[in-house]
Amino acid sequence: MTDLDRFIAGLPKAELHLHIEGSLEPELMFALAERNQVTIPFASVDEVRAAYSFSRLQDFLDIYYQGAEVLRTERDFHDLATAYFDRAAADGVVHAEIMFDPQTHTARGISFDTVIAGLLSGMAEAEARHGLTAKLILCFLRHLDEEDAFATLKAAEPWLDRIAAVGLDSGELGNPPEKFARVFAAARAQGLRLVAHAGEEGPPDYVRQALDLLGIDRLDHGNRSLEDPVLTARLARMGMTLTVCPLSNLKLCVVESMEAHPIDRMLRAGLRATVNSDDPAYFGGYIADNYRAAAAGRGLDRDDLVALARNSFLGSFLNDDEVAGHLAALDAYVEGDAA
Ligand SMILES: Nc1ncnc2[nH]cnc12
Ligand SMILES: [Zn+2]
Repeated sequence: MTDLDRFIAGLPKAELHLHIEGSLEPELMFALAERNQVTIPFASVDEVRAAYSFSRLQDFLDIYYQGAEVLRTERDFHDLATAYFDRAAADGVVHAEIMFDPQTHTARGISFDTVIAGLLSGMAEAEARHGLTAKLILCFLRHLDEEDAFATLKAAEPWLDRIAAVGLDSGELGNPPEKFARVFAAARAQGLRLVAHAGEEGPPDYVRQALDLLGIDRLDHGNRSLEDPVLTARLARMGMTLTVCPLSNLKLCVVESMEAHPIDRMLRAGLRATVNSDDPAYFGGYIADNYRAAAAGRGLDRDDLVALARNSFLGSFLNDDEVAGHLAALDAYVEGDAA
């Protein structure tokens, strides 16, 4: 392990873009398939990993929704969550805002309550075990219609005090943010914060729609915003947080190589960029791997890495006192490391 690797692993950070279903490692997939007597179309863990080769977002989504079929019981969601939190804590994550896709499960007859109860008990265990705090982001699947999203928001009603935000994920092209303007307004009226995937594969106009028609508080990915200098300047001016996912971008061919990743261009443009893992079981790395890959590919220095970690707290949905506490701990870590 190099000095920089060690520095990255110990750097206190928040993870703001993580799909819990995307943290399902092949080993756990097999264990849950066996526990629940579900057949999966793979003979071995190696065969599963070999199938993880994607040339665009939809290739990944097809296999990701298939993988989620092994998740059946509250205990499954609990085990999925604790496996992620254990791994994240080892990477210096002290706070995580995790997304879940209820429609992937309710469409298979698994109740919303089963899913969220398992995730919440996993979150409680992570806090007890690691002191790692977490919040939940309920994502609507954008390939489905707005009516289905409204039904999901309705199912969430008894749990609204345990949900920080709603988000928008799944296939972006052909499913613009405008399709979900009313359900986002309803979520806002119920006191939820708003995030959306935009500008991952979709054009800058989808990012503009996410700002103007959804009123998002945070932008997931946002890479293609850089194609539009006026939009880039607007995002910088408004202090919008971008939850960028370097290894995801590489695996889904959003960038040609890590050497071509725009993470440093984002920072230089004044954007509040953060680094996250998206779907770590599918994209070959957890959050520290993403920091390391971005640092190696783009020659990021310690100041850049600290800026990214700082942005992760500033862009979180923690309150001001909590953010200040995390920033003080981050400063202490950097000073201690320099000493
Ligand atoms: N990177 C991604 N983009 C859109 N939807 C997703 N669901 C899980 N990961 C996703
Ligand atoms: Zn994502």
